[in-house]
Amino acid sequence: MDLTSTLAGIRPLDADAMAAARARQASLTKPPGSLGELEELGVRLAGLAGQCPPPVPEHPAVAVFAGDHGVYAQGVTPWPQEVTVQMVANFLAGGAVINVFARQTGADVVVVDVGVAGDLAPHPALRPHKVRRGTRDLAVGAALTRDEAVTAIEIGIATAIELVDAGADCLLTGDMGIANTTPAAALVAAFTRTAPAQVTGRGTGIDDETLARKTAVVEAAVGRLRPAADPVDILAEVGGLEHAALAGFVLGGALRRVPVILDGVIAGSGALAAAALHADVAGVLVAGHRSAEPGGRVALEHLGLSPLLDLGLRLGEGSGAALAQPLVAAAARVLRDVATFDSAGVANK
Ligand SMILES: O=C(O)c1ccc[n+]([C@@H]2O[C@H](COP(=O)([O-])O)[C@@H](O)[C@H]2O)c1
Ligand SMILES: Cc1cc2nc[nH]c2cc1C
Repeated sequence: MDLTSTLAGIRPLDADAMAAARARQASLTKPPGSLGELEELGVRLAGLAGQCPPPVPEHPAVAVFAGDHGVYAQGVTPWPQEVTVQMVANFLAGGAVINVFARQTGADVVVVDVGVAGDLAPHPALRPHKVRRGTRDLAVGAALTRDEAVTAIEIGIATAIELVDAGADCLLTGDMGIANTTPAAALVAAFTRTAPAQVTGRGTGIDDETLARKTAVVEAAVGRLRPAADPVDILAEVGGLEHAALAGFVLGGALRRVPVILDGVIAGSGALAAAALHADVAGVLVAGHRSAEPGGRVALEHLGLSPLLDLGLRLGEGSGAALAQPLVAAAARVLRDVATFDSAGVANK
């Protein structure tokens, strides 16, 4: 499905189903509001599904979008670039943190190569969709052409649709890409109009000198953006292939009306692009956790999302989304399974 038709097909949350869910929350055997944010999450799940109670998501799927970055040349990360391709092999072999967390929650894991510099052998869980071998260096010019950015967005849309059509009822964002917290910071700065120094963080772990260099790179990149730049221009100029694909993945989830659980700052930056492309996207989003990366927090605030977990995670891969997924299922399960005051014979106040 192309980007234009996808945007044309996205609808707002169903207000009637949400009203029914709010009324049902009030009838369940618990003091009103006692399940905190899980209550409004359940209401949103009802709005998304267009029915109350909403279906309980039981078949989560994680898509790990992987890519490399020309800005690696600026010395913005301490890790060798080959770690991207090596970690993708680790995901496919089932040995990474995301595989362990996904097994715990019963989620499938697919890896989408949207721009890894190195070569990958075919594997049933690998979607080979290299747009190019890494982006151009965003410190000196546009990371991507507009066409490349749209191609990556459409890969993300197609991935979401493929997973949902194969039975997934909840989509989890994952990412892998050495240096990808630099474009993530630039995207967050651009979409939220926040100073780069406030959204640029230490990524996988950098010293003060490297952080200063990384911040200067983000400032230079964002400083090039024209006031008239649209969300695709912004993704192309200062973003990355996995960021653009994640934006598309969110749009595909919104089109298919399944919850999309965001992981950290890379997912947050892609979700900002998706929300800038379509106003009804925010309803589909669930913030799995608050990343330790400052841009992650700023992205969630801009999207009006409060994170389910706040564990100081800064791994990526989809790890925080996988940990949060059982909470999303619990929010739906409450609306389906908890007894009402009437049915249980409990006195209401
Ligand atoms: O998800 C996050 O918020 C997050 C925060 C810090 C680092 N990461 C991961 O670390 C890698 C990028 O870090 P860096 O320092 O190389 O830019 C990339 O593979 C991300 O998945 C992810
Ligand atoms: C080892 C390693 C694993 C990762 N997973 C996501 N980003 C990562 C970055 C590194 C360096």
